[in-house]
Amino acid sequence: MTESPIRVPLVRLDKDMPLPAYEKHSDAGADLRTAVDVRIEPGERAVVGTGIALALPHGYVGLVHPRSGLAVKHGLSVVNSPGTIDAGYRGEIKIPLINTDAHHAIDLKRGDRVAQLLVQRVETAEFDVVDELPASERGTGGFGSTGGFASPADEGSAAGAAADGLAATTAKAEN
Ligand SMILES: O=c1ccn([C@H]2C[C@H](O)[C@@H](COP(=O)(O)OP(=O)(O)OP(=O)(O)O)O2)c(=O)[nH]1
Ligand SMILES: [Mg+2]
Repeated sequence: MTESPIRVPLVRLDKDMPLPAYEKHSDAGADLRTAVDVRIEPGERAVVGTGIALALPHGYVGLVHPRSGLAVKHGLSVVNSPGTIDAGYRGEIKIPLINTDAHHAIDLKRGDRVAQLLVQRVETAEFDVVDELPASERGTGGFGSTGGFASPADEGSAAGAAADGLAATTAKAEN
């Protein structure tokens, strides 16, 4: 990395837990560890503590992403991926995990690296109410409007009907 890292105050709520760390010099994410042993049954969720609290600088956000290896090998993911750690949050960082595997439980041990934290600059917006939005190439098209996705197994599904309805949405104020 060319820029020097930002300094982020960190409190060890659980003194024996290793600190979040970047495994390789230019990794985007610092791995987060579960502070507890937990078994997550197929399709079930578990919120695990990390034993750390941060004070991210104003203008930054922490994003809790899954780790791809655990996702591919075991189906472990983050329910709210990516989790949002607000700059003003001073509580313990917790990770809502989910076992997406249909058949096998996942056993996690205290100290296992279960997710990763990305620290990024973030903009905030002021929302200006207008009657009509400026025209754009995309317009109101979304949710597959450009094609390129597989047909639903069941063409008459509720999801398919909902997607069809999206084409009718408009960006004009109604009054
Ligand atoms: O994966 C996560 C997501 C959130 N948080 C903490 C930090 C974050 O700043 C706070 C609130 O998160 P979020 O805004 O996503 O949740 P909410 O449901 O909107 O709660 P709130 O009403 O407190 O904002 O919870 C975590 O520890 N881990
Ligand atoms: Mg919130």
